[in-house]
This record gives sequence, C-alpha cells and structure tokens, in this order.
Amino acid sequence: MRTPIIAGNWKMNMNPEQTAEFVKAVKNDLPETTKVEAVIAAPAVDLPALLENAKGSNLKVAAENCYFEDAGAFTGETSPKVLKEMGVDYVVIGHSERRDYFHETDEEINKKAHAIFRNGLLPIICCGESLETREANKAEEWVERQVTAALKDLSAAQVSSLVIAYEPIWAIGTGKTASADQAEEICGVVRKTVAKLYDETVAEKVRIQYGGSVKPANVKELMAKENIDGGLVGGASLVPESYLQLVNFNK
Ligand SMILES: O=C[C@H](O)COP(=O)(O)O
Repeated sequence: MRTPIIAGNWKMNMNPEQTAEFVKAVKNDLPETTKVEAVIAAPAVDLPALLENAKGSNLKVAAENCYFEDAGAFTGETSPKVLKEMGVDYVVIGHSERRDYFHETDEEINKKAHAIFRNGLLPIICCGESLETREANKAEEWVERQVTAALKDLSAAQVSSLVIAYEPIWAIGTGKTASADQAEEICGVVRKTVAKLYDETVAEKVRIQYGGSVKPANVKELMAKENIDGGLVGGASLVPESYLQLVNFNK
C-alpha cells in the first residue's frame, strides 16, 4: 500500500513570518503521517521558520531545490548536506520552472537525485510535457525520457522510496487541470517506465503525484485514480484552509 503524499510547493511566495503563521494555523489538523503525508516545500530562506514551527507536528518539510555538491565554492547554492542537518525530509528537483527559467538539465537533475540520497534525504522528481509536446502526441515519450534520465544509476531501493511528480506544464498555475483521466494516463506511463527500468515490485512502491491546478474541488477525483498517489500543489497550498482540505481529502 502506498501512503498518499500531498505536497504544497510554495515557490517564491512566502516570507518567514507568513511561514510561521501558516504552520500555526494548520499544525493541529494534519492527518496522521501513516494515512497521508502532508508536506510543504518552501524556499530556503523560509526553511528555518518552517522547521521550527512544524516541530512535533505531522508536517513534513521539503526544500524546493538543492545543489549536487555537498559543500564548496558554489556561490548562492543550497547544500543537501546542510538541508539534512537542518531536519528537512524531501527536496523537489526538476520542476519545470527550474528547467525552463534556470536551464536545469536532465543530467543535473540526476546528479541532484544522487546527492539527495547520499545525504539521507528523499527527492520529489518532477517531469511533464509542454502544450506543444502534448499536441504533437509526444507526451508519453517525453515523460518516459525525463524519468529515465532522472533515475540513471539509482538503485532499486532508492527508486522504491522516492516520489515522482507528473506536472503537465500547460496545467501549472493556469487553472487548466489535466482531466483525472489525462493525469492517470501519464502517471501510468511513469509507473510503466519504472517497471521497465527496474521491475514491477519497484514500480508498485514508487509514489507518483499529479501537479497542475490541483485544488480542493478536484483533489478527490484525482486521488481516486489507481496510479495517482498524491499531489504537488502550488497556488492552492498557500492558504491554510485550502491546504487542510487538500491533505485531509480522504476524510
Ligand atoms: O509545483 C506545483 C505546480 O507547479 C502546480 O502549481 P499550481 O497548483 O499553482 O498549478
């Protein structure tokens, strides 16, 4: 049985004071971590406030990015080693915004995945096609290629424990959600890709999120799909009431 995982991805929208207020507002109404994992991915500058206020609660903490080296002369980068020391649980990598605006390559994303595991953290690896790719009927091969590249040289045990987020770029922040069937179809492709690269046992364990305009109104329908084990949520994760409705989708 895969434990559902709903992760808010705040992107560059919150400051430490807002972070503290948010956590205080949600911390007592979060689901048991064995029922649903509730995660917030926050900018590095907000992580201390997030970790401090989440102490003793069921909230898990993710960074929105990290570098693939542990330490050294890499001005402006965030060390995965330090994230682990701080108490972070997950790191989001390969988000389409990072691929598009910061030109992150598949190779760098794979190096980051290795660095995250090396430091005892877990990656949430994002993939997803543009509208152009979808309209050219190439979404499946695009996602298969991204997943294959991101998982290169990871062990079966590592892949069994990580999270893959399928986020069609055309559905991010647009209010245009992929239909539950469209989301399920490509999440199924992600699982098949893992089965092809590893085996069915690994594919059965890997958790796959859908992301792209997920909100309280559509979360149940998405989560009812066989291959969708969670959501990576932007806009709707910024407001405590809506975040709580998302993580408590099965109540
Ligand atoms: O990481 C989250 C996604 O980019 C989705 O963002 P959104 O829920 O605002 O569409």
